[in-house]
Amino acid sequence: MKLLLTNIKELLQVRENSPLKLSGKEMKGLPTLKNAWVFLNNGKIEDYGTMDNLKEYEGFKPLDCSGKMVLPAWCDSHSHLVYAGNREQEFVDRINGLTYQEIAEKGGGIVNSAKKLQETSEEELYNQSATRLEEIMSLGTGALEIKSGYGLTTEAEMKMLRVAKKLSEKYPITIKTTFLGAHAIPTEYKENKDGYMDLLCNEMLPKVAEKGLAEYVDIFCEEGYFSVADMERLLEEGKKYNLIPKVHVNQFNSIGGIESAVKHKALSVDHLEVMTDEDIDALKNSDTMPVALPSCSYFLSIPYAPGRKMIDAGLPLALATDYNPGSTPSGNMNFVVATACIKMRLTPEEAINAATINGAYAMGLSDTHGSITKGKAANLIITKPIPSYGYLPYAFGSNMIDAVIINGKEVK
Ligand SMILES: N=CN[C@@H](CCC(=O)O)C(=O)O
Ligand SMILES: [Zn+2]
Repeated sequence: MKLLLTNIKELLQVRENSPLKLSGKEMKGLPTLKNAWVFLNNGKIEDYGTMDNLKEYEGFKPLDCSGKMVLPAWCDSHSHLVYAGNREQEFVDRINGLTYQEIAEKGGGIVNSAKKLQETSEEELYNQSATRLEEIMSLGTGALEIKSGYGLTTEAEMKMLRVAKKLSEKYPITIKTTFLGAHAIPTEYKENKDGYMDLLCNEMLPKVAEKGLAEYVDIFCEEGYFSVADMERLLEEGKKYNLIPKVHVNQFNSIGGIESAVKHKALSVDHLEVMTDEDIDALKNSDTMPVALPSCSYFLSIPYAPGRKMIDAGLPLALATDYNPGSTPSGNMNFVVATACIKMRLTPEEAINAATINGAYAMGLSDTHGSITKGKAANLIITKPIPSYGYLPYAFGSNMIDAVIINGKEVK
């Protein structure tokens, strides 16, 4: 399939030689071409330029983009999109005064979702997840990470990962999978966390790895969940199976998880709502991408990751949704980008960089995704006619997306 997009008002994130990630001041730059065209062939970006240098092609479908912006599809590097049912009762409980932690202590939260998921057939889980995936693709997401972590038994964790794999086979979107068996301590192990750690290390990890169901390993390193020592044990064990760490840290407390994750060469550290100066220092000069999840802060009314401070300290930053039934029942990257500008004081350029090339880095995809670069995946968002790209986060409640192309296929 060949597509030729012409008369593009502004083509965003154009990088002849794409960097793997952008840090600090680099994030302020968003290279663009005005009055541009892009030619897509066989699922890839073949070429692009300005209209005064339009090349001659044959056998393509033309798409006139007059007045419209074109940018790389969003790269959402942190999601829990495969889950069963919802948790709207806990949403109401929080409105009535309970905290997220109090709900978890009463048997709600992650273990509540795990119970639902264990009782749901693989087919039904696939159908529910596919509906969510179709929605987020139409909202411009072209690459996605999906975690397990609502199974909490070997079989249910593997069921989640099989569903994620099947989604990646059935849909054009690129999906990366992460094993998050260490998401919460299951009720039957409440008094025996070490027993659950043994199960994770001795049974779950080897089976997930044997079936090739995950590339990354994650753990919720937080008071009341898993300690830094637990994390170190799991990551060491994961290393034996070439599982790369991407971890949940510093959501409610700073307990040393970042420093340890960096030592273990984590690809990303995610959440970061509570950051000390030492945490920021630990990330400097590392290859670990800090990932902020502003929709989670919005939904739980907790602090936002100090994105402004991190970028000003010279760090890179990625933005992701955290799409899940408990803390973020939304997979809308447009809202994430807008909220990062509004609440974290990122400029539109920084937010777009964080949600494209840096998001791609946080799932090991920045050589193929996240920028308009020859040879990269033909993953594009075509906006409605808008005055400037800053209008995207400015018009935060409106859907400004006209069309979405993923791996060369028009999905909206
Ligand atoms: N914080 C840990 N895990 C998820 C939420 C899980 C849930 O509440 O179901 C998150 O990233 O926000
Ligand atoms: Zn998460």
